[in-house]
Amino acid sequence: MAFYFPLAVALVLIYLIFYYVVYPATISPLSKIPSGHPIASFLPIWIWWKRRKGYETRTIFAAHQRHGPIVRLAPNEVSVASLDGLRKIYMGGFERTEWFLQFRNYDGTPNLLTMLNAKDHATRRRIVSHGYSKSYLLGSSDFQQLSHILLFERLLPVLDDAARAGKGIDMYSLGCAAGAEFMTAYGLGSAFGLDLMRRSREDERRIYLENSKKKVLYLKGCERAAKALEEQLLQKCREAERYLNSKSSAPQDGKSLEDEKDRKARQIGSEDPESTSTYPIVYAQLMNSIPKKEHVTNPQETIRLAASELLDNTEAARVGIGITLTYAMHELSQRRALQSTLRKELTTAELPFTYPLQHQSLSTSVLRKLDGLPLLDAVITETLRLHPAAPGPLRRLVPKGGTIIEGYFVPAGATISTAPYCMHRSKDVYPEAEFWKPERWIGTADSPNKQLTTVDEAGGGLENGKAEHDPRRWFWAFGSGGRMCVGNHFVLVVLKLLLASIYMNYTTTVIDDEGIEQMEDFVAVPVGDKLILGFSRVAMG
Ligand code: HEM
Repeated sequence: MAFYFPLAVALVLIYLIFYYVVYPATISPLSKIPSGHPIASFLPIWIWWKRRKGYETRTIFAAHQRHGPIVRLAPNEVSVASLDGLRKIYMGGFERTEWFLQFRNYDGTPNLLTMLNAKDHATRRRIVSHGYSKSYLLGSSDFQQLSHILLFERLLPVLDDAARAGKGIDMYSLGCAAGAEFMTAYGLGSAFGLDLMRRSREDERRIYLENSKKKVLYLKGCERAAKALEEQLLQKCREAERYLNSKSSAPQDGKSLEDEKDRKARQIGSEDPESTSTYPIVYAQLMNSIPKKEHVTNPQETIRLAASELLDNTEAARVGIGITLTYAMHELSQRRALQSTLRKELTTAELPFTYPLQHQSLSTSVLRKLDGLPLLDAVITETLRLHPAAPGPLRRLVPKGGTIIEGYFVPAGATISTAPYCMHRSKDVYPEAEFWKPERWIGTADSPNKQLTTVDEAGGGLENGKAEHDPRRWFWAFGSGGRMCVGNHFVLVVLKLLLASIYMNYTTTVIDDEGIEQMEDFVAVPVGDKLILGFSRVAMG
């Protein structure tokens, strides 16, 4: 017996050495791929530690700079930064990894971001994407109406007060509030969306943003904060539900949502503010289609599924629009001449953004014109390139049969990813990549009406560019393929509305930008959680 024990220990040791050292370092197909760190071939602790310390993205980028477009991060994990990688991984339909399950809401209720199964995902994507398509958004009178309310009745009065009083504004918190308000007003109707930007809503804004921050950064009290946000949104869904039920002839399917004449006729003459609400576009779409397409029979379960989807969309809008607006305005605030050029572009196009504005004047043709302005588009594109809201690796699982990328075989079951940060910092594609230079995008579109950020509805924009180093092909702030950001058109049109209405009326300067550098989480918020800007009124000529 005493003889067998050491033998057993020796065998276990040999097995462990083989399994953890010899196999991953010399036999595994991944052993041919350059390692980001010597220990990465044996243990996942190197990248795990960097992740924990908040340096993951920069660490991966540095590894690519040392070793080229494909790098091993851990025994079973690989990072790729090349067009070949994007094509094979993201256009090839590789599934998301379980890492994404952390974004489920309501005790594990799924949403588009967390649906790992391809069939479920495709069904939900078809339900959601129509309302977020560019053509739907630009043509929607509901969107025009709510934009008018949010810009001219909520945001601009606050900026105007600050300009008159010579007080600074925290543009990061106001930008986050704007993102969340636009999203909930669009998704749930203007009467049922969040109300955070207006004068005298500072406390609600602070509480909402504190809860959001705790939830996203897993700070102390994050679970309670997450529950508060869930309950708040569920409540708003119930209000939207009552509104829909009160409209007996409410549209029954996605197409008839566009039939707004009927609805407008029903609203005329009513004194009730809720009856003049814009239509809850996304909520109605989800409630109409989930029972039919996903075979959910319990109405309460349907509301939970709709709420989970809308909560995820709202958080994405809050941080995505908040972060992008913050960095665009931070850069513009340091360039007065560029602000003037942007204002000239807006005035030359005769866009109705001068505050105060007496009548609702946003229309499809105004939105189309706005969408086609080259400098405004370049400012946003360059901000999304240098300061992407989600810069980190978008993890996928290599499917059965494995794949060959950059000449290396990557076996099934390995985790593989590309990070927008790495794509956007390629020096071959973007000279002086670490500098914010919107002019790099001017004149590179195929035609004046084709925006740089335009990606077709199937995420095929990447393939549109011709040259290998065409900057548009490497622009990857929204991902690509069947799982690319479904809200990308929404984000771009809202950012254009916000920047146009701000810079048409004000010049901005930096008052306090301490901690403006981005954190390295899945969403990269400013470290200091603020950006204080000064506003002064532009003299109208
Ligand atoms: C600047 C703002 C935003 C950025 C940079 C951004 C970025 C991204 C990225 C990179 C992905 C792809 C994730 C992956 O491939 O695994 C994604 C997915 C997604 N985004 Fe966004 N996003 C933004 C705003 C929004 C907004 C406002 C919405 C609201 C509709 C939204 C909804 C989604 C959804 C639902 C997905 C999952 C899509 C799917 O699985 O089919 N995002 N986003």
